[in-house]
Amino acid sequence: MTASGTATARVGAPVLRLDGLGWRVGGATIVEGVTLDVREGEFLAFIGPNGAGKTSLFNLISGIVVPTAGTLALDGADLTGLPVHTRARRGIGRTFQTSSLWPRMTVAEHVRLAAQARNGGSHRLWRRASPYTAEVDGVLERTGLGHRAGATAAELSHGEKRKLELAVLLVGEPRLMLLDEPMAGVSAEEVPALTELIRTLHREEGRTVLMVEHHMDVLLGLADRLAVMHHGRLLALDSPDAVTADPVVQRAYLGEGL
Ligand SMILES: Nc1ncnc2c1ncn2[C@@H]1O[C@H](COP(=O)(O)OP(=O)(O)OP(=O)(O)O)[C@@H](O)[C@H]1O
Repeated sequence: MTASGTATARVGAPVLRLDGLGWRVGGATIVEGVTLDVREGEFLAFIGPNGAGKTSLFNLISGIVVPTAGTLALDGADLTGLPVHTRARRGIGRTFQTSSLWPRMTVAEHVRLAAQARNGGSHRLWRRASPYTAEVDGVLERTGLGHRAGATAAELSHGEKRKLELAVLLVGEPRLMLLDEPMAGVSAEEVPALTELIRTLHREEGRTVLMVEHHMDVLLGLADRLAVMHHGRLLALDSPDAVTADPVVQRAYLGEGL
């Protein structure tokens, strides 16, 4: 058991602290006793077999579901009972396994709407000149979507859709980025560019990232630490090398391949 592991070269102040976090629903225990700290600028990846509770843990962190046990805090301030929108305002940004885009809206419009909404402005899209034009251009540049500004979401490839979801997230300048299986549905040819974008956001912009991902080859060289979930519990939390060599983790994955 290495759940108390502290290995990482990239340590800063704790941003997020989970303490005994649990979630029971309909008599079933989905998440149980998860305790961990996420450090400023850290990249923490969650792996584990299907149904291990990874998305449920993200739901608990982002506020989609309320924990039935334990607490969580962002920058030392308790978040446990706060709703999704308050957590988002405090800096918890999230993408989902399935796409959350509007098919007929353009790439630039998605980002502009996010900027308007962040500033408490109208959720109706302004067609005339917008004070957000420079910001929209900047975010699209950072995410490699500048040349697709006028394309509708329906016209994008899966990889471009994922990039747009990241662009929308970046508008809020989140303290913490929760990425739930960003490679899901993305073609093999597009995985390297998307991986590189996430790496840049982490390494060059210093963003704190939590990511659920099934593909170990994507995570190796990206994650500072791996958290292994199994039956709703944290089975191991350590450097990628230590986790992949851990016999307890290997046994949990028997038959599934790590
Ligand atoms: N609202 C709910 N009510 C009852 N059971 C739920 C609910 N949400 C999730 N579960 C169950 O909790 C377990 C964990 O699901 P979760 O989606 O968190 O796992 P996961 O590790 O993200 O899986 P995957 O890798 O397949 O996405 C599953 O058995 C799922 O069926």
